[in-house]
Amino acid sequence: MGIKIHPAVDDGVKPGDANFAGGRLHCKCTQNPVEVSIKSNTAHNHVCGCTKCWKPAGSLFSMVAVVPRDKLEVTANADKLQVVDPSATIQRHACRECGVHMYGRIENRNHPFHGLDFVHTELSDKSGWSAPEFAAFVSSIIESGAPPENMPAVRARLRELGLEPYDCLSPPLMDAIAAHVAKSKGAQAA
Ligand SMILES: N[C@@H](CCC(=O)N[C@@H](CSCO)C(=O)NCC(=O)O)C(=O)O
Ligand SMILES: [Zn+2]
Ligand SMILES: [Zn+2]
Repeated sequence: MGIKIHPAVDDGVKPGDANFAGGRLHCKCTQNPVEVSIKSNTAHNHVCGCTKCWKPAGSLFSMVAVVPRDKLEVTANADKLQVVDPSATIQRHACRECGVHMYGRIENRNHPFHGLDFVHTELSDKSGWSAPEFAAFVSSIIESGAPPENMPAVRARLRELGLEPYDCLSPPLMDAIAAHVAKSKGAQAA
């Protein structure tokens, strides 16, 4: 059997819709699901191999994107949400019954990505959300138990899907983070 990356990409990456304007996400509870409403499309969608992002059962990677935090609202059953790890940079608000992460928020105002919330658009029954563009934190799947000797095959499959593998974020996002750090230190570009 081939390598399963994530159910949303295993049959090929589907293009997003440039005119898509948002939708609702639901957790997996059959009764009283948590609902998050988003009034924009997502950006920087990617598959992520880190141990912290929520992955569907049996999936090697999560799929995660960002939206402006002022475009996201919890519209049902907010009382079921709890922060998974209050010490993490990204405060992931998860349903305490089914465990699904509904959104991740950065409260540190000095963080380069402050103002953006992290979401998993597979929790929506609509199509048109932005498509994943790359694979982040690929080596981190080993921390969740993936055999190191399978990594060449995992990276080959990601490339076949058009998801260039990186062991951190993509170069443009890493550059944006570094530029933010340089600015905050008062460093000048040469
Ligand atoms: N090897 C670690 C890496 C965890 C990590 O740094 N994850 C990134 C990306 S998450 C979305 O792309 C991150 O920014 N984390 C901040 C946070 O989780 O609060 C591991 O696998 O755990
Ligand atoms: Zn739930
Ligand atoms: Zn992650």
